Amino acid sequence: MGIKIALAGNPNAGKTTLFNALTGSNQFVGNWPGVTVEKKEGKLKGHSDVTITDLPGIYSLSPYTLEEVVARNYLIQERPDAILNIIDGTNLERNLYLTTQLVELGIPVVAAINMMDVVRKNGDKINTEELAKELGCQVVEISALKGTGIKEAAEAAIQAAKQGTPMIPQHQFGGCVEHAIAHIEEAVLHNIPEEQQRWYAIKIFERDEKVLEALSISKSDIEHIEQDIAAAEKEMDDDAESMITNERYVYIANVIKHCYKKKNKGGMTTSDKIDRVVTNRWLGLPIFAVVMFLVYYISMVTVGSAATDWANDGLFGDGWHLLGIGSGAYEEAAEEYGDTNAIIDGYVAYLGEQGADTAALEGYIDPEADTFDGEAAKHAILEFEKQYSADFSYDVEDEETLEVTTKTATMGDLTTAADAFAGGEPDPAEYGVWVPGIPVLIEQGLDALNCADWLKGLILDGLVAGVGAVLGFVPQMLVLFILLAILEACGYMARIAFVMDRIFRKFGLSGKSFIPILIGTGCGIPGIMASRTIENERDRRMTIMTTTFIPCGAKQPFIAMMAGAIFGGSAWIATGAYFLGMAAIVISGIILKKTKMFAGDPAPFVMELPPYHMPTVGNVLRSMWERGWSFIKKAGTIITLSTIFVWFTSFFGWVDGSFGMLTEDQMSCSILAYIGKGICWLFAPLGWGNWQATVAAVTGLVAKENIVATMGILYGGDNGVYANLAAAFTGVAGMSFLIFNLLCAPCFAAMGAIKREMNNAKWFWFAVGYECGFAYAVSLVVYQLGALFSGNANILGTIAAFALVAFMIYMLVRPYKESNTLRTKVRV
Ligand SMILES: Nc1nc2c(ncn2[C@@H]2O[C@H](COP(=O)(O)OP(=O)(O)OP(=O)(O)O)[C@@H](O)[C@H]2O)c(=O)[nH]1
Ligand SMILES: [Mg+2]
Repeated sequence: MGIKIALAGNPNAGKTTLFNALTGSNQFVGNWPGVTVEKKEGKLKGHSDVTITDLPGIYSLSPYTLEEVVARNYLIQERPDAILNIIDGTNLERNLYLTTQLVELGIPVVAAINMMDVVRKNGDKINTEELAKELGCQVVEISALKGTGIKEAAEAAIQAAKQGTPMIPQHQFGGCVEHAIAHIEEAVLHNIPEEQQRWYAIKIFERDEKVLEALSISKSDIEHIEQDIAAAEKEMDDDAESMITNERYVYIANVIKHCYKKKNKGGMTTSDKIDRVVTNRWLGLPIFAVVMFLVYYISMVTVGSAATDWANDGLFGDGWHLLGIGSGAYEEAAEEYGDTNAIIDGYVAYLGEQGADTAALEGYIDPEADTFDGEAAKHAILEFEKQYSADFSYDVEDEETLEVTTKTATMGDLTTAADAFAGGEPDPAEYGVWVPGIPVLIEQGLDALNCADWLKGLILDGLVAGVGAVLGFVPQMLVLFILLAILEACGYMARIAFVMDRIFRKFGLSGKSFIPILIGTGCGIPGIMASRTIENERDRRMTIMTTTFIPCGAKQPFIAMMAGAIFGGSAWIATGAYFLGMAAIVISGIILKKTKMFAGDPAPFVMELPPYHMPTVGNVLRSMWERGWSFIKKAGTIITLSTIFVWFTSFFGWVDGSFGMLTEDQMSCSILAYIGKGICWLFAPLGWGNWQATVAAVTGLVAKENIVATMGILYGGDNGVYANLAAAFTGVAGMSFLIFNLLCAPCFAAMGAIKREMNNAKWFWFAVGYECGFAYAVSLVVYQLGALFSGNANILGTIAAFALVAFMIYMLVRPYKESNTLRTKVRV
């Protein structure tokens, strides 16, 4: 039998930091209370028989929120062999409140005073020997962050577990309380082990419903006990629960007086000073807006997008110059050569109009043809020039926007072009060290192996195109994750929740709903899980339902793609997506709060603001890596499978009654097309009732990154994805498609998280239905009204759009009666 040690303590005391240090795990650490919401197990390094469990932070053993229930249930039901109680040394008084309860559980406890580095820096003194005597358990000093004393703490816990002698609580309550507790033990607890009796008795005294339920005490016994409790209450003129709480605090105050010396009493700390500005009533929000703008500007527009361009065009494109050396010169040359081609093409077209026979020349200039020959082309052009010499027009396509502009060329231009063409296409390898892109390498490899066409198609058009499109966004994501991790680690995130609380409260939401939303910008799943810190069950459900409206990391690639293909790469699209997500959350909040299901005032905001501190490189990198890795892992598993599926179903189908592999222009006969055509009518009112878009949206339910991967396959082809997309979507239809995919139900994994957190099938379906319905309604309104203004109105659609707008306005402004009549349970 191995030894089980639980890490218990207040939120933000450093349990997970210690857990990571002791077990070598990579659990998420952040500077705000309530980071860990689920228990995590790991083996102590060097001791394969010792299991350490990291628990969510708790303030007491009377749970109010879900993550507190997780912690308490673990302690009282699984009964670890020892508890390592992590105490934040800068906040002794509040932390010891939990300690007084832990020592009553009848499990050996070792108290580890954490954050000793800060305590020492502040010049405060803790007398651990005296503290150990007062508490009746061993006390050690540690710094989980710096790694000092942690081995000793773990050893002490192992020793305590091996000896197995339960604690003898040093603290005694007042006479009448002890009297009642003794009675309770005798009356109903004699058949549970002796060392556990005291804790249960105190809980019964406090009338803890869950404990009473768990012990299934008979009615007559409860009545009997109730007499004792009532007598004590009468004597002290207070209710039982408050009596226990008060006595604990009186006791702790006494302990602190003996064991703790603070250097600076009162006075403002640096954190307080920063907070006066950052959480200021007027400045708080603008500062937040600027910070978030910077985060997205750096990750999406500058650093991140440069890296993503490299990944998309270089690593997963044709190739790249090592260290970027030679890139500029090569690009200039390549562009010139591109113009050369355009001019020659234009001339050939002109010759055709003039009735000249250009067959031979076309053979010389077609790079695919065997007759391709730059010199011969030049000669032919010079020959033609003698006969056909007039200015002619030619088309150039912008590489980024694919916009086509028509220009005019003179004979001089043509001669220069012919010369350049004879010189041949610039070779990137001549300008620097050229590293070919992955698809190029793979293609070469497959050609060398004489690979079958279908397999080559699967690998290049399916796997590499799909997965590469997603992986290309990894650099951008990593930059975003680093910046978010820094904000989390330094403590600013906790302030944002505080600032947002003032605003959210006006709409009937709690600022605590904002933390899940913030986390949701990385990934919806931890966002949904973070809702566990919300006490009020209705607010919690509402937060779960609306958190995924905010664009998560996986939606970024698709947003970037639509912005690039249809909206000229405007940075407003990505920023707008966040505003839209926030607006959807606030509007849903107002609407839902007015229904019976969600009515009630939001719980008061009780999150404490932890002191700021410098983020450590390790923590920031760990958090970036954790999130980035899950992005990459998804690309490696579920997205690979989906792209294989999409590739197969889109490149195979029935042409003229026989089943087989299709060419690119036969894709509308594919299996996927049949499926898409079956359901695409559903989306016709939203402006994109074609099978390709429908299929992309559906594969987005598997993983949002799939939208890009699927579009990459379905809209691939001659002109490139962006041009094909631009041709397939009008501006409003593109907008409507974007909005629908932003707001509709999240990916399967996140839906799974919703299901787990709702813990109820009815609520799960309600959440998914609401999200999809809301997305459908907003997209419909946007598309139909857009069509109306651009003069393509559809009568039925317009009526439906106006009806929906009217309904939403009604839901937003209708009076809010229930708030005074329904009570909610709040933590005091
Ligand atoms: N200065 C200092 N900071 C620490 C120490 N230990 C942890 N921290 C910081 O305290 C913050 C909270 O750490 P976590 O390990 O997430 O705390 P937790 O107890 O797991 O918190 P919950 O999961 O919310 O209950 C992080 O920002 C840590 O970097 C320490 O010994 N010294
Ligand atoms: Mg934690």
